[in-house]
Amino acid sequence: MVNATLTIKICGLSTPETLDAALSGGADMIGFVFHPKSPRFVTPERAAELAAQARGKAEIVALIVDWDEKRAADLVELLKPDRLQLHGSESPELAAAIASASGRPVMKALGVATAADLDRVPRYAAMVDRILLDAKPPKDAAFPGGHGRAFDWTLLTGLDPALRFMLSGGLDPANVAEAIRVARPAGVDVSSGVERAPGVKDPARIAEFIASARKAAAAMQEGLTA
Ligand SMILES: O=C(O)c1ccccc1N[C@@H]1O[C@H](COP(=O)(O)O)[C@@H](O)[C@H]1O
Repeated sequence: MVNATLTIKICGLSTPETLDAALSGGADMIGFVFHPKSPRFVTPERAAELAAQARGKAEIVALIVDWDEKRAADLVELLKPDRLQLHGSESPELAAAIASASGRPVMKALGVATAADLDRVPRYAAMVDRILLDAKPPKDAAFPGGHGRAFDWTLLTGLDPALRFMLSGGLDPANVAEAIRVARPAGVDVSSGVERAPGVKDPARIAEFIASARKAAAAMQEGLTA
């Protein structure tokens, strides 16, 4: 399910129509948000209904914020996601404990604003399956991601190529190609950039985002092999 060249995740889906747009566009991962303050929040029961549409076609990712192992394991029992995305201030040890208790690989999101924010990447990378590098939320934000803010992608150019990180934060159909060219991520993740209003996904923008990202990844691949 996960593309060898570039993994594309569409996050914050909450309707069958927009989930279908992500799946038919060829998304590798689809995300459900379980943070109640987010405009993309879905209940575990609603997510389980939607997940039936995606199972076997794309990885199902459950996005949680500062949950403990027990709560994460309970969600996994109900939803049976393929992966958990931890988007709070979970320590490397808690992230590893959640992976172990839930039996699911963990993608840990880390906020980036300056080069110093990358110092903690190796500690997390040693404990989880994937790292997601995202913009930091605004200071007074009610929820810690999904604000459509980008950060300086050139900060990532010195990262170990073996890290195979995912990139998010303010990506959209118009800038994703440039983000891929500059940061060379193994995957991209988008929420606000494929919406017409907070929490309202736009099927056409989802299709456009996936097509732009695939085209940019193919061009990069061609450049590497030419
Ligand atoms: O999307 C949300 O509402 C959300 C809520 C709480 C934590 C993370 C959230 N989304 C994640 O944030 C990044 C960036 O999103 P955007 O494209 O800038 O809107 C992405 O990884 C989402 O999965």
